[in-house]
Amino acid sequence: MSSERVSVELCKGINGLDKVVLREVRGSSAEVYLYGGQVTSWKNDHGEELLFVSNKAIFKPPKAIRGGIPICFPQFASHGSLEQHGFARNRFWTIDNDPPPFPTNSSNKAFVDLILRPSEEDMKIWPHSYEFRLRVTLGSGGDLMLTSRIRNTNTDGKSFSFTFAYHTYFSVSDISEVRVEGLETLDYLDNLKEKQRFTEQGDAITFEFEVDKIYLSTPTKIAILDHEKKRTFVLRKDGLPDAVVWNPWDRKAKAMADFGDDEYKHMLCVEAAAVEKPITLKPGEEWRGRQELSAVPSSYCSGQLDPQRVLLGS
Ligand SMILES: O=P(O)(O)OC[C@H]1O[C@H](O)[C@H](O)[C@@H](O)[C@@H]1O
Repeated sequence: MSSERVSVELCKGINGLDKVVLREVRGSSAEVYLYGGQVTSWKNDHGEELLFVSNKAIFKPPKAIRGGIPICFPQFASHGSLEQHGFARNRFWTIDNDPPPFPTNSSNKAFVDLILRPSEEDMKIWPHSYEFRLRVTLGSGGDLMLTSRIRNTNTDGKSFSFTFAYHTYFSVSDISEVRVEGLETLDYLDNLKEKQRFTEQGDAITFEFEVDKIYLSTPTKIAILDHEKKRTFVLRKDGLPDAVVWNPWDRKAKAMADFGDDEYKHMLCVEAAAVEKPITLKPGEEWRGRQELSAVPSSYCSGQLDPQRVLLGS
């Protein structure tokens, strides 16, 4: 699993939990816990952490790890009868040493393949047989790619439906200095207003209070601009039409046992998701959902170089 250019190492993380460390030759890295199949760290080639993980995160089942990139499956949030965000985020995944071939070329990249299959206990709460394969890849420029392949392996002829999200917690310098581009003028469901549907007005999205919105039919590219850090995260996605934006702000932060009171200032969740229209798979069918993250200097895509935006004074 390793070459002279990149490395992939299985080792022990917090509380002795297994984790896989991916390292790219220029120095960027990522960590994936088998618990939850969860990315908990993504560092650039200067060693700077790009994802947020709470100082109070509990690395212990059955609680999901607060931060990184939890996988919400087979249910996003409370959109169904299962526990919040489904169960994939608090199950132990295993390393898949012999995954079916991928169309994308991962040679010279650090990657790991994980797999989740239902246990007998899981079948009692969600009576479906499936194979969930997750590939986490660190690209040569330090980009982080997650590809999920979910296959219906039911032998009783039954289809199943699910909702899904890559619940990414981005690390930001100061939430009041952050804006999100790519979601303007879109429709969204507001989780803070009984999931009612509204249309986003105006320019890029900024943050002054609690936000919990599911943007619908979003573009494949979303940018998160951190002015203070002069850093822009670019999120590219495929197979995931929706995008959830969440910041708990002060009141909800205080109510969460595994989240510091002031930590809401330093994180923002932007989540590539399929929520409004659940994915349905017949036996033998497979779904793919992909998310690619990169972190670039802000001037690169902040919009400042876009003459239209300069004219509008934004
Ligand atoms: O506390 P958790 O179960 O991890 O959920 C954290 C958050 O996840 C999503 O972003 C939802 O839209 C929020 O409503 C929820 O509060």
